[in-house]
Amino acid sequence: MNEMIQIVVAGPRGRMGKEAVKLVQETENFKLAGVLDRKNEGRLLSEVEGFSGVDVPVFTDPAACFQQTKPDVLIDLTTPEKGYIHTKTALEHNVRPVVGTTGFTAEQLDELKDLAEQKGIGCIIAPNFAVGAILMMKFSEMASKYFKNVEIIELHHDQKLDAPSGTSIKTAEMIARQRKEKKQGHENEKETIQGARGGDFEGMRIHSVRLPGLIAHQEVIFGADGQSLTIRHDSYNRASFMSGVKVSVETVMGLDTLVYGLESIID
Ligand SMILES: NC(=O)C1=CN([C@@H]2O[C@H](COP(=O)(O)OP(=O)(O)OC[C@H]3O[C@@H](n4cnc5c(N)ncnc54)[C@H](O)[C@@H]3O)[C@@H](O)[C@H]2O)C=CC1
Ligand SMILES: O=C(O)C1=N[C@H](C(=O)O)C[C@H](O)C1
Repeated sequence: MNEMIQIVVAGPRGRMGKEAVKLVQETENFKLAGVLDRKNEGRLLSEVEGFSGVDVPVFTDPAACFQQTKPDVLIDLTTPEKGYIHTKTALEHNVRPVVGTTGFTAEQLDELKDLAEQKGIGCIIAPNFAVGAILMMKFSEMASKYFKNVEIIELHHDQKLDAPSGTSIKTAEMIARQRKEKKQGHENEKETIQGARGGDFEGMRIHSVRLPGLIAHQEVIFGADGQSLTIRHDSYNRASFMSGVKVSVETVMGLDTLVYGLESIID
């Protein structure tokens, strides 16, 4: 029989956190040890609306949570600011983080990578857990060997805190592995409205759309003389991310370093 993996979910009342609690509850060898919430300290999650029967303690302080519940894995689905603190505190307590939270800076990612290495424990930070989105990034990296002009349009619901999305940054980073820095558009182009050409990543432009009704969508548009290639992925619900969360929890148990992005894991 497989060993039980004890898990803490941070952000259980959020759009993604709710799905993660459900995933843990429904997976045979996963066990919910506790949750990290912004409020409800000292209560049981079952006392919170929408979680009847989920009798695990709620904590607001990550150190206290990890000391008392001694989990194997933290799943973090919170905010850029808190997610970073939770991840760092988890590593300090030898808890393996699986982080979906986006919006960390490059410096924070480097610091967490160093800490994971120093502690010799696994950590997965995945800007996108949906298998289709990972394929979109991989296909984009492949296409960029042949197409050097590319613009990324990411579209999300209007409650999203970070822009551009973690997925679009990761996509641009993967494309940049195959493409020398190149300023796109006319050399004399001028924005008459600031931001019209989007964010600049090594000359690639990233455009962020925020609208109610959307969930998570991205188009990577490559252009060349007389042709274009569009690679698009759509998540229509948050359940689309959960198979990636499950694989990440299982995989992180066998890692001794930080992995950023699931592209190497799904190989
Ligand atoms: N990697 C992936 O595949 C995906 C990542 N995300 C990312 O996951 C994060 C959460 O997204 P959503 O669920 O849509 O946001 P949300 O706003 O619905 O949920 C965030 C939750 O974090 C909680 N929170 C805030 N401060 C906290 C604290 N100090 N301790 C514990 N919980 C705290 C809030 O109460 C809220 O319930 C975002 O960074 C988003 O970009 C979202 C979808 C997919
Ligand atoms: O906030 C979201 O919703 C999402 N965030 C992630 C990102 O920033 O890329 C992943 C997915 O796009 C949904």
